[in-house]
Amino acid sequence: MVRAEGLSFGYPGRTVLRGVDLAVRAGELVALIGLNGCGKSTFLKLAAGLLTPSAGRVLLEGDDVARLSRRTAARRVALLHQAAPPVPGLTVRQLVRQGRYAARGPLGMLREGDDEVTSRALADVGVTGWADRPVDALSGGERQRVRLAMALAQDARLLFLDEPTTYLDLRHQLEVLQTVVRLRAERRLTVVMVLHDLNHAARFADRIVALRDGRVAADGAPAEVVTRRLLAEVLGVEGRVGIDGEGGWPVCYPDHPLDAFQLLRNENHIH
Ligand SMILES: Nc1ncnc2c1ncn2[C@@H]1O[C@H](COP(=O)(O)OP(=O)(O)OP(=O)(O)O)[C@@H](O)[C@H]1O
Repeated sequence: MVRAEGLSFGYPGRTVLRGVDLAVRAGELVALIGLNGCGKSTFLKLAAGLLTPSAGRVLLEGDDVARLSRRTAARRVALLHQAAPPVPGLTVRQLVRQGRYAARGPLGMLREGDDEVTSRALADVGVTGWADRPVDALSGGERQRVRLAMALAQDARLLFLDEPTTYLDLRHQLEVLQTVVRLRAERRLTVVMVLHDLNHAARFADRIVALRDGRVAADGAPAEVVTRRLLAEVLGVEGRVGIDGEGGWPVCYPDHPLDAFQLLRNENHIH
């Protein structure tokens, strides 16, 4: 469904990704983890065709995303990314309806069914009651859920979610993650999401991919990947890992951040 081959990218003066190879199968739910600034958002933007790689490529359903028109790419993949501030006065329904861009004709006219898909996306995230409220009058967490509805309104088979639980209280974090899991099953979506909470990644994802120093440092099922070593070498944290008694997934108990000397020692273990 998504295949990154030798994907490299840098901003001026800063290399971010160094030859990332990653294949995501149809229907998978993959969590992308790693330290701040390690390139997770950049990876999603490259995979959605919003940035152009300096080397390598990303195939979406077999086609190089860089060669797809903006509209074709948007029909295949919806990306919820770190948002710009909302346009003043824009209502929730108007914003979510913008997710229908991909389905519109060349003149940008709304098509039959757009209202229905928009209403369904609002309902999926449980924000129907806010449809007529201005987005700039919502709290950070409320906006985050509206932005998820906007991504869902795009009705793409591939969903890239960049920190979908940011700003959300614990209850709504769980609600959003469970919604993603449910929609993945109901609509046969393929999902790649950046998460900072390793326990959420371990519980909700089929697979965890960890980035470090512009490369894939770990890739596998949560039970294989979530180890003390991952905590130390990828996330720079000393901690313990147990198993959830009921669910059977790994659970991390972070103790403290590693100091610079310990991190340096770990670097020698990384290949
Ligand atoms: N537009 C930009 N111009 C220059 N450098 C950038 C730009 N966007 C990101 N970077 C840099 O590229 C690196 C990777 O950024 P990216 O946003 O992909 O990281 P991330 O892993 O998603 O981080 P976070 O967990 O903090 O969201 C960072 O060092 C960042 O400062």
